[in-house]
Amino acid sequence: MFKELVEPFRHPYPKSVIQQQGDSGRKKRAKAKDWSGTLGRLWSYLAQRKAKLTLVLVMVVFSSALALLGPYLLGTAIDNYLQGSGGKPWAWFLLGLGLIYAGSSLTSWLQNIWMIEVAQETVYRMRSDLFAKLHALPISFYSKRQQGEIMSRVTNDIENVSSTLNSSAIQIFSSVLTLTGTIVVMLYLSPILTLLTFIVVPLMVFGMRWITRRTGPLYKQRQKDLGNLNGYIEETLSGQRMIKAFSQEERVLREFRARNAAIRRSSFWAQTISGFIPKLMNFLNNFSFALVAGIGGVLAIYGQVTVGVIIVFVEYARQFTRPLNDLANQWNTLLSAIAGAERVFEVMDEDEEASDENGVQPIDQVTGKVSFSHVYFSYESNGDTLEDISFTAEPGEMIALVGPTGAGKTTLIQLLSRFYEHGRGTIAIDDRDIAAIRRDSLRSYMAFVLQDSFLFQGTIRDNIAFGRLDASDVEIEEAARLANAHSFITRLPQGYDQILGLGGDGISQGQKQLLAIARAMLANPAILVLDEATSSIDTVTELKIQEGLQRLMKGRTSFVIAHRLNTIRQADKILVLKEGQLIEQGNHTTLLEQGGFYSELYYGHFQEQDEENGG
Ligand SMILES: Nc1ncnc2c1ncn2[C@@H]1O[C@H](COP(=O)(O)OP(=O)(O)OP(=O)(O)O)[C@@H](O)[C@H]1O
Repeated sequence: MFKELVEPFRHPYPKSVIQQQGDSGRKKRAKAKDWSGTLGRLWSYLAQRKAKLTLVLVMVVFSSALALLGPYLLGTAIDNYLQGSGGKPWAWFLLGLGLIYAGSSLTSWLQNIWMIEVAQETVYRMRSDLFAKLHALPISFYSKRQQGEIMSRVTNDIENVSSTLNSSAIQIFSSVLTLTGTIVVMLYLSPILTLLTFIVVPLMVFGMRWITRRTGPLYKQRQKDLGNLNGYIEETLSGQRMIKAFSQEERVLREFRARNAAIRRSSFWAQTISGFIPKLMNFLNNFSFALVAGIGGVLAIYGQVTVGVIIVFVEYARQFTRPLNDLANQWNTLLSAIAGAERVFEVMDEDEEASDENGVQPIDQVTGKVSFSHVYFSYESNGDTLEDISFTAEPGEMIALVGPTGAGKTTLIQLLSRFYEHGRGTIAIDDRDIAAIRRDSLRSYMAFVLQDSFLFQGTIRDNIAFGRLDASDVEIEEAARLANAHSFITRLPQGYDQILGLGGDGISQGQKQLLAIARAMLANPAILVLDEATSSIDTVTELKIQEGLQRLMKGRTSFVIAHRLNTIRQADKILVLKEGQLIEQGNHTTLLEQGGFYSELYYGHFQEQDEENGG
């Protein structure tokens, strides 16, 4: 039925957000097929805080330079001491070293807190853009995906980007800088010892590449598995009642275990293989350490280098491999964050609802005339779901849509509200082609009362006010009275301030429908779409609903997906759909006289209802 329809009474989010997104959404962006592309797009977010980022980079340069200076000073001090320069300079060296290490701590602290600010700002923007994008996407996007999987992109994937930006990104930059600086000073002090230190580098690079080539896809797989699991959890939590009702707990648990195991597998391999990196680095590190100490000692005996230089090299050898180690470690985190960012950008690259540009105007006044002229539509490329539909609904008329399941009743309504764009033919409201009317303007003249109208977590008052956000309390109450909802609301302990659980938990099915009617009443639309309830509701509530609906429909053009003969009989026009075609149209009497499909339906199905109702 209408499961996937979101009632588009008004934008529930500030226009500015939608507007912003609309503007940026129009810019053509490259698809994030490759990591460098993804990094480039991440950079476009980071670059919005250029000044802070520059400060961070300056601090990184300082702290890297100070990290280089420390060992150098130590080596010089040792050489001076061995040459017997006396005790006094030691105090100065100690003071100098103290200042250097204190400066190094201060600069890295500053670099950290500023980077956190930049990172948080970046993910704040990404999250906002993604959320706005999610609300600019067409209904078809949601019908193809699990909600939890989409949620996972907004939460997990963005969180991944956030934590990486917080720590890894700067660490990588700092490592590259320290590495370069170390190499330059090492070459300056002793090219031979530098060469010795370098012997392990090809092994490190080769080892790292071998490992990261394997971990990259594994991290990507892990993010995907995580999304799958989240999607499943979300689905099973919201479908709790159905699962219990059909005793499907075992099957759900089995499926969950399978998805959970998939994450365990991908995480296990990703972490096991990447966990090998520090071990390999450590081994190579110690190896280079031994080489420098051993061969350096021999060189010192022959007077080629001083003891101070060996000490500097031993320190640098550590300092040299540490950033390499860090790089290897952070690289994995970075890979996982890029995988996350890629999934976020994937959604951002989805096609939005076709843009409202090119002469599309809002509409001022709507009397409610609706006409379809030779309209065709198909969801996929395999055949038409609706074929050559033509009819006219005059303002204030009640149109009943009837036909077997899958005939296309819901689809027809979805085209009218432009949840989907039709193919050939013209749909017009007040003789204006809806393709030339701005979508939000068009939808503001329509309201929906669905079988399972969505109620948000919040007060009853807010849920009714969703029909018109600027409505006063008096107007809300008035709408509730007309909808026959007032009396049940006032019987609730908190009345209009009663908080409803997610999806309207806490009130009955019938009461939810009364609230949906009140909400539509408040929206005061010219065109109304009703999906008549098929589930049975107690007679008293049913009568209240019918009465509320009668009031709501008065003076508005109403499209009712009708299941009750009473409703169908009252209709000014009945549209009989079968396999996507409008095979008959007219009122109850004329259609019965025709003796076609409608009369078959009537005598085969509806007549029983008629007799039950004493008709
Ligand atoms: N999102 C979708 N993607 C692809 N096909 C769809 C989609 N929604 C509906 N269909 C198909 O389009 C056809 C018409 O569906 P529609 O929901 O309009 O029928 P309906 O008359 O409202 O049925 P019911 O009375 O059961 O709600 C069906 O064959 C259905 O399978």
